[in-house]
Amino acid sequence: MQALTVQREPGRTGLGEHPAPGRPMVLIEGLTKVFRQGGREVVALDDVHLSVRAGEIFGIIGLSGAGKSTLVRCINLLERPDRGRIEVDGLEMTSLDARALRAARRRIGMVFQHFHLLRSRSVMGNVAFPLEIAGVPRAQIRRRVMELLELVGLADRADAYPSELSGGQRQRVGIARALAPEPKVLLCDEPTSALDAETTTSILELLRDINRTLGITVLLITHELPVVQAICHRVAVMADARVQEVGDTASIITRPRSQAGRRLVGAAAERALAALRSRLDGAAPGAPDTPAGKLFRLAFLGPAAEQPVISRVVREFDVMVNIIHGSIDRIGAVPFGVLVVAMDGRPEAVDAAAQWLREQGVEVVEWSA
Ligand SMILES: Nc1ncnc2c1ncn2[C@@H]1O[C@H](COP(=O)(O)OP(=O)(O)OP(=O)(O)O)[C@@H](O)[C@H]1O
Repeated sequence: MQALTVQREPGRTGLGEHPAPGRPMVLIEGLTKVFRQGGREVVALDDVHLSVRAGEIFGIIGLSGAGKSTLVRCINLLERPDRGRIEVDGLEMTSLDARALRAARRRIGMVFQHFHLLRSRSVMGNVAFPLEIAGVPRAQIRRRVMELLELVGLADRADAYPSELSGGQRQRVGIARALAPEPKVLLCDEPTSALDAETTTSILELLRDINRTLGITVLLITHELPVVQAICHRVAVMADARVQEVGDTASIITRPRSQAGRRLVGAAAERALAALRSRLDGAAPGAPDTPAGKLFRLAFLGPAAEQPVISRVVREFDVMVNIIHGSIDRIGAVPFGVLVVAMDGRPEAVDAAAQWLREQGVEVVEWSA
């Protein structure tokens, strides 16, 4: 039996701060992209629909090959879709001529996994680069760059070169450069995948602060659930070139509806259950390591996660509760937990306990072993 692991991380965003549903900043309808390579066709995007609201941090999560990068590259037309519409801040991207497209792209900042900094330019030179291209006067560029370096905490490294910086500092330069043309939306493609855990936290905090203080919409793609959990207000799960489900982060993590969502969220719980199932299949009835009773998946969100509901069930319902797998964590400031438990006792007592748990705000789903 696996022990209950309790991880608590203070200082994350509160879900209560979710921006009010606003107009769409990025609207994607029926987006399809097929790559043709040596007579072979790869469908990277298959009729994708998505609406990212102005002012939110929106995550797209999926395993490698799901189509996430292609989707992001289609938004600023680095990749031309075969079909579909893309609107950014009310502008239909595919209808723009070359000049209008260049202007529209300035409203869309890009942050990359591997930073993509110019090695021959200093920190200041890298952040200044998009402003130079846009023909902004020199004095203005200097002022703006220093403001941005202040914002990302690198004002004292303006003259350093990328090779002299840590990964986290390089990503800060990448973020400052993306912000230089005052974009409306920041597209972040796996912005923390090349960073260690501690640096990841500080970069995510920076993105969250930028979202809050500048009101910039952030669209972030990742294959890591903790990244979504740390800062995203809403999330889309992608698999097999399609959006499988969209919802706020808390609902996706506690009640994933799609198979891909369940795979991503419940990987650990699923593994524990699979091991349990095979043990049950192979075990003789009543074998010593076979948990007796009915199996349930319990999802707690909010106050229920912090109350000792399991011990109350044991005390008040004359049932045994065996925790097979579980964790309690946080989404923003809100605690949540997912447990797989076996409840043993008289059938009426087990049913009553399950019902009582539901009344406490716990989502209770019966699992068949
Ligand atoms: N330029 C290309 N030519 C051919 N196939 C491509 C090209 N770009 C992407 N693909 C294919 O399209 C599919 C989706 O790729 P994409 O990079 O968008 O997925 P992803 O979810 O971002 O995965 P990863 O995190 O590994 O980049 C994959 O099967 C990939 O091999």
